Amino acid sequence: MCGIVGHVSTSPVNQQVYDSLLLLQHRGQDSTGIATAEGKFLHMVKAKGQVREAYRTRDMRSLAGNVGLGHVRYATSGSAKREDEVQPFYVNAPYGLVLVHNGNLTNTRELTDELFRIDRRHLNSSSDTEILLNVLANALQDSIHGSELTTDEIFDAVATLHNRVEGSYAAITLIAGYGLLAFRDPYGIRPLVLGRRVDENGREEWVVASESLVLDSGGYDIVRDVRPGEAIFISYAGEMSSKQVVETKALAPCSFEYVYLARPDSVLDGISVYDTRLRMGEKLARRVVEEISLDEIDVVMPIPDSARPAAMQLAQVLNAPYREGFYKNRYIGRTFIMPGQKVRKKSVRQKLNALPREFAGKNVLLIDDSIVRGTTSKEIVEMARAAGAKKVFFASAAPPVRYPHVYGINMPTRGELIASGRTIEEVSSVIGADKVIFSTVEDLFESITAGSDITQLDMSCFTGECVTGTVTPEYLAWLETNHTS
Ligand SMILES: O=P(O)(O)OC[C@H]1O[C@H](OP(=O)(O)OP(=O)(O)O)[C@H](O)[C@@H]1O
Ligand SMILES: NC(=O)CC[C@H](N)C(=O)O
Ligand SMILES: [Mg+2]
Repeated sequence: MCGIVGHVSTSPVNQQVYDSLLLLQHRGQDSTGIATAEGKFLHMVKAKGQVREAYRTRDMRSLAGNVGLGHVRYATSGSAKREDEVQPFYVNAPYGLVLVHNGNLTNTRELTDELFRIDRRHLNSSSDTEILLNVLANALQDSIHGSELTTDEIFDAVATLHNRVEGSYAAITLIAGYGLLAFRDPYGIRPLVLGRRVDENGREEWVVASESLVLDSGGYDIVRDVRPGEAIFISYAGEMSSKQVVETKALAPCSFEYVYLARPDSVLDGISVYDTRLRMGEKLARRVVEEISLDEIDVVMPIPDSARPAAMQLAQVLNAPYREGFYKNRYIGRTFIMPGQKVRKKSVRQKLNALPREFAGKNVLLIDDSIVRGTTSKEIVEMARAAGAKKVFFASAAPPVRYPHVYGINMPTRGELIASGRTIEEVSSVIGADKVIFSTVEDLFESITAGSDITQLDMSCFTGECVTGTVTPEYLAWLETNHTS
């Protein structure tokens, strides 16, 4: 996952994009970039690191114009370290295009070959986003017939792109001199929501963003989630048009957004992330009572931050005391999306510290939203014991992550997943807990979809079944040996 946002405003947009990116920081910490359009000119600033450190006053001044987009990156293709893979990507023809992308393409090898051999396009990085932009540029070039670009031609180009590209992509593009284009893959795997507000003169302003909290904060009304296979074009003048450019194959949003990636105050595809996490806690409570006698649990504790809603609800259902035994250093980011295992491991210790008063002589039930590589849980169990805990039980509100995720979460190798090839008892012994309890795939599915029309989710990292149906064992094997980030 990455965070993407696009604004079409009636006033300079630079600060608005910056503010939106700050709100999306939890989706990517590797690098960030902003591009704006001013007439026929595009301005762009990109930097490694987080939003607050990345932009100087002179950068912000250079980002002139009322239309703009931005990105925070969590690398899934190529490498988090490489400067030339920082988004947005730019191509100068047709017209001048910049693009930001959240997701991960799964046919990059074929597209790289075709783009070079057939379309004669040069790719200068290992980023799948550069591929996506070149496929779009090529399609747009082919769809233009007259001297002025029309909305139909733009929509035709997106349809061509959908037919060529496989994997997950929510994307936003600036077309110099024309406007802002947004589209979502035909399975709707990664989120994208459209918002609208009116300025003091009654003129419309638009935003498209990965998460609805951006709309809340900017005072926009939610128009709707961009539909799978739909394209939306907003002109510089603020005229919005949309078209279902290819058939929706399914609406199968990524379940991991609800488990961990998205902020709890966001609503994705009509489903509240916070409510989902409460339901996950409620269902996990039922699993816990099947495994542990309630007399054995002195206290329930969340692993900050993402586990808090689930842990609160679980404690309430069990009628057990809820305490915060780990103090969090607010200046350390999210550890799971940091690049490299060494940094992740060190950061867990820097981020969380145990308060001995809450642990001494107690049997503690620790709750996390998920156990993926086991980096957090292993350190945390050790810290709880060092702080004097008698027994340490560990429950995960998500089922075991046993399979790679190819749609925008950087866990492509099975070997790094603690639950892959291990029984629950083995996981428990690796992380050093007295008992580990996992939620189930059914519980997670019901927690997310309760009360919604959604009937399908991408749950590939829990089940091994990829919704697009194009992910082959050969591709997964290639990914295992070739991923670098
Ligand atoms: O098993 P692991 O590989 O350690 O991954 C899972 C952990 O990583 C995430 O926390 P993170 O610190 O990234 O963010 P948070 O503060 O939002 O919980 C997640 O909430 C789990 O705690
Ligand atoms: N997490 C994402 O959405 C990543 C986008 C893109 N694949 C990149 O690596 O930059
Ligand atoms: Mg966490």
